[in-house]
Amino acid sequence: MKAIEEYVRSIPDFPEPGIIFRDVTSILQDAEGLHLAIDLMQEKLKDVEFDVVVGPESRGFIFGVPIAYNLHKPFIPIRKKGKLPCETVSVEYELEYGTATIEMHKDAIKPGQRVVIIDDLIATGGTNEAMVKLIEGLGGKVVKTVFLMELAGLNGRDRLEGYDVDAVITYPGK
Ligand SMILES: O=P(O)(O)OC[C@H]1O[C@H](OP(=O)(O)OP(=O)(O)O)[C@H](O)[C@@H]1O
Ligand SMILES: Nc1ncnc2[nH]cnc12
Repeated sequence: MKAIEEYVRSIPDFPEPGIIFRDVTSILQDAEGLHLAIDLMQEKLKDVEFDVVVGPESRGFIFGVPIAYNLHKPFIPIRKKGKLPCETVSVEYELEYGTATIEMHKDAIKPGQRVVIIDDLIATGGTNEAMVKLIEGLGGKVVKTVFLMELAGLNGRDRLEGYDVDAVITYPGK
């Protein structure tokens, strides 16, 4: 059996010079790779009590939905600005260059609900920090975040101090 790391394709200088892009499509296009990724992420939740899974557009959807489905929990999408049709809460956050805005439906999370965040990768941690703001703004409690990959050299965890953050694969650099 191949290790999960072997399914990740790494592309130097994409989308810009100096970035090593950790591609999940090479995992998804292999049936064994897809199973392994979902199983290993789900394993991180085996002792966690929670009510809902939240995942960000778009790669958070890919991994969040099967985990929510397997564990019989609802899935709440966080989307990029302007995509959700009902009343939303939104937060602007910093990208490596410029800013972005993400949104969630206002009625998606009820006060007191225990939330697990699922995403493919943590780089600077900006996306995760923004998601935590949205969830907590609605009264939810973020009990754990599970990533498939962590770029430890970017110190994204520093922005998530006090939160339970876990990753299946840790790359030491950026
Ligand atoms: O830790 P950060 O520095 O915030 O970066 C990590 C985020 O960036 C990527 O998503 P992206 O916004 O590129 O959107 P995509 O999933 O639609 O490609 C990735 O899927 C994470 O959500
Ligand atoms: N190095 C990287 N590879 C894949 N997705 C990313 N999102 C932010 N940084 C990334």
